[in-house]
Amino acid sequence: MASFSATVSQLPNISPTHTSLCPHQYIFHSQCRPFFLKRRSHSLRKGLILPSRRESPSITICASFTDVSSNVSLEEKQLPKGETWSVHKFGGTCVGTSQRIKNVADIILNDDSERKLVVVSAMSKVTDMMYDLIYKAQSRDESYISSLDAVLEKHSSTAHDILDGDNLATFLSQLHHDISNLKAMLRAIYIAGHATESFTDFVVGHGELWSAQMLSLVIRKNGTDCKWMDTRDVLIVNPTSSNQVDPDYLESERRLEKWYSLNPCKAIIATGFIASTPQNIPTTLKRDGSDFSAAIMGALFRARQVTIWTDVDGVYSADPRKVSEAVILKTLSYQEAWEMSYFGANVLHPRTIIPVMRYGIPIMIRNIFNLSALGTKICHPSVNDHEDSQNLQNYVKGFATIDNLALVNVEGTGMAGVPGTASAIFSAVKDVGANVIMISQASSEHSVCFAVPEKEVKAVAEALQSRFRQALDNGRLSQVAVIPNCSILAAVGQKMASTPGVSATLFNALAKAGINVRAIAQGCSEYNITVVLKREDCIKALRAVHSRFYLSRTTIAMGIVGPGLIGSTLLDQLRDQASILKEEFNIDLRVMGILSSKSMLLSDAGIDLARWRELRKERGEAADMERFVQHVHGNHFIPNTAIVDCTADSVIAGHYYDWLRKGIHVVTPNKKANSGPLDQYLRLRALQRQSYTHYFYEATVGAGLPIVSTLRGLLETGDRILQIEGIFSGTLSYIFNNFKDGRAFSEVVGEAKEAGYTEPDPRDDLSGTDVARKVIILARESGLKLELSNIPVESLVPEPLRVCASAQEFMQELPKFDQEFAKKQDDAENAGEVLRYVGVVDMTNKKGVVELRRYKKDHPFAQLSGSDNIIAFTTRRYKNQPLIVRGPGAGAQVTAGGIFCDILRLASYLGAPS
Ligand SMILES: NC(=O)C1=CN([C@@H]2O[C@H](COP(=O)(O)OP(=O)(O)OC[C@H]3O[C@@H](n4cnc5c(N)ncnc54)[C@H](OP(=O)(O)O)[C@@H]3O)[C@@H](O)[C@H]2O)C=CC1
Ligand SMILES: N[C@@H](CC=O)C(=O)O
Ligand code: NA
Repeated sequence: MASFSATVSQLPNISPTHTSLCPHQYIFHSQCRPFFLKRRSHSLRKGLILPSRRESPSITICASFTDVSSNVSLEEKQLPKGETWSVHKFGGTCVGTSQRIKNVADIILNDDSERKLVVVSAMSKVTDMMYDLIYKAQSRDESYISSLDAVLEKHSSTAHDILDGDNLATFLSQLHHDISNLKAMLRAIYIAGHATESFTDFVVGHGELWSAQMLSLVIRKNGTDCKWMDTRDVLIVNPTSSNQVDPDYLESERRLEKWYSLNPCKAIIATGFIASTPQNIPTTLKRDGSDFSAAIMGALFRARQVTIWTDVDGVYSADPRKVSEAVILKTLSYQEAWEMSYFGANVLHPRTIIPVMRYGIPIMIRNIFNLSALGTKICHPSVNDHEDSQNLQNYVKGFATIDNLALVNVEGTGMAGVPGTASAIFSAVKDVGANVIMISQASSEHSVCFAVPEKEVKAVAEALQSRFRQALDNGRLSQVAVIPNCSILAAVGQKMASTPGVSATLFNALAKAGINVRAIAQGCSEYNITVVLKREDCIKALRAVHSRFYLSRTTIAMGIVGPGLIGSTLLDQLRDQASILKEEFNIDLRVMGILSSKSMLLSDAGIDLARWRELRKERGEAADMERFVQHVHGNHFIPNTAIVDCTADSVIAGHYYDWLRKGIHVVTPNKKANSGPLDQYLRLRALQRQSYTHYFYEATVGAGLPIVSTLRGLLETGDRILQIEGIFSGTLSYIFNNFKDGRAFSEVVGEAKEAGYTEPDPRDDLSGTDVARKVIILARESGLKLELSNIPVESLVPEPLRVCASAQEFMQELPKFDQEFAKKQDDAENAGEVLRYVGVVDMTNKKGVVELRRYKKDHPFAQLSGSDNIIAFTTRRYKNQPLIVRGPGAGAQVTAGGIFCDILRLASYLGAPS
């Protein structure tokens, strides 16, 4: 290894007199670039190989360990470009400790590309430490000295861990040399009480210089032909007005070729973040500068690929802190990546994409802490992407949000057709230095609305009020309104372009989650659709749209009211099916609360259904309907809420209207709402029809049998119902199917109750009220406007037992009437007939009836067994032979199964795959 040094000049004595006279001049002319470069070009002319400017200018130019091979052929010295190069970039956390630097070295050594260029940041926290040195020195805070010692210690101890022998000695000598120069520079700043921008950039860039040197020494130790590069010698950038820089590719390429001719090698470890101006003044690439360095280097080398190593598995479809089901995207187009970045996704700074996009160089985002994760590839969209273009997620790649925004709405009739209005608005905004994040104007031109960061909106509003004072005073403009507390939600996807239905799906999902959209913007490129929402709705909206586009599960927050026979069977069915629903059907049903008449159990993340009974006992609290609803629905992290009413209570049914109005979906086997007062029923159905909120009640008729859905299907497809006749009561079906062979009526009723067929009070079955309710439900569904009282009902409850105080008392008294029932049964039997309790909806005569009838033993109604219901639909299409639905129409399992079906139907309406 060759090394040399040449003392050029000594650091001049710094005195307050010097600096107070002209500190700025002092810094540049006595210490910095021009002086240094002059010497360098002089040396170059003499054919000396110069070190990079890792060393402090003006003191000692000291070549480091950079090897100068005298036997390198001319061909080798020419910069090979293209596929042979792969570029890697490792951020501060990747090189944050000695072990991590070794891991980085392993990754580089395992990359079998012919040539590699590696861009490294400073060790984590070092850049902040360096800025702190400057801050302290210019604040005349002596502790900059001890802080600088800490910087020295951090690098020195890391070097001791990973280097040894000559490598360690070389690095340490360079480090101490740099530190002593920095000490002198900081002293100058301390005295001047000021640091210029370029001086600051020069100081902070040392973190990258040291990490690049250490890494290159570790790699060289493993026998790889490796050089380190101070990118300030190569990367030339022009500052722009907006605190950004534009690379000068031509000049950088020229310098790169020169650098390579002097440093031919297979692996280059380059400093990230730092560069020079065309005047050779040190500068930085600003925020996320190292990513940008890697992208520019990738472009200069026309590399095969640029890999950005970070601490996440790739680019997520949405912020995983907000959407736990967010997925890693395998690919993103360049345009999608920059749209996602703009809208706050932690992808890459948009400017990082531009250099590589020009040459179609793919960028890989990989996790250094999880090498098994394949990461995200950002590239031109491939032809293969069209293969599975059927899936919605191929149209919308991801969602991003920006919070803390305010909308400004400039409105007035005097704007339409007046050229220059928009220009005047936005020049006023520019004058206060506010950043416009999104603009929307409808073609009526009566208003322009735009989003700005909340912290800038006051100044913007004042500027507009003042700029348009006259127009506001004379009414040409009606208002400059500020809508605070807004967020932006953006859907990003290149293939949304020209694909009908994507925006419809997006807005549909938002509507279903009850989210109000305040403003919309979509450019002609169609790469993103931006909506402005209330900030408090943002996460809920993000989850709703994310799940709608199949990126994650359809999650429904559920509240179960009435954990009685049916409710508890439903909870057990949900428990048993939960994991299959999640894994196979992407549906996540979370029971957030269970409410009975006296107690309730609430959970923030979802009740563990394996233990819901114990948990109710252990953690149950006093029932409070308002708190229950607020808890289940107030969860802004779950976009959809459903309340399942498993009571038979009309008070609970009275809440449906309010729940639906709040955007809470309702599922129920409770017949009270649909068979209650007609005006309330009509009001409820009207609300449900005009909203995006669903109300499902299949289990109210025939339990799990498809009765309501069959009727709807007939009606919606244009059939006309003539008559619906059937045995609608599982209880009464069971009773009359088994009330034979001399058995007592009361005994069979007891069996029906035991089997779970009856209503909580069996008198509701025997009185015919339950059947009458079902008849009313079907009659109303078919379009008849009937009240329950319009249905003549033959009650089977013996007159004296109608006043019994409880169901229990009724059951005790019933045997007294067994004889009476036995007689009716014998009469029918003697006539070769059976007794059947039926309900009829007569559409021709617009009426309904519920009564005990006798049927011949060969009639289909006589063929039933168990709790079978049988319902015959006679319609215009099914006139000669009615459409018959038959099967068990009562019982805990089939009823809970019917409710469960409705819940899944709801999930499918909300976007789950169907
Ligand atoms: N059995 C069947 O085959 C079929 C039943 N259905 C319907 O299913 C529903 C439930 O029936 P089932 O399970 O047998 O009835 P249960 O009596 O077994 O259960 C009713 C539940 O509702 C709760 N409840 C009652 N009032 C309130 C209230 N105001 N607030 C909160 N909770 C309340 C009760 O709580 P608590 O115990 O604390 O009072 C109980 O947990 C009924 O509407 C029924 O018509 C529909 C089709 C078939
Ligand atoms: N008690 C009812 C249950 C279903 O609604 C019946 O017996 O049919
Ligand atoms: Na049903």
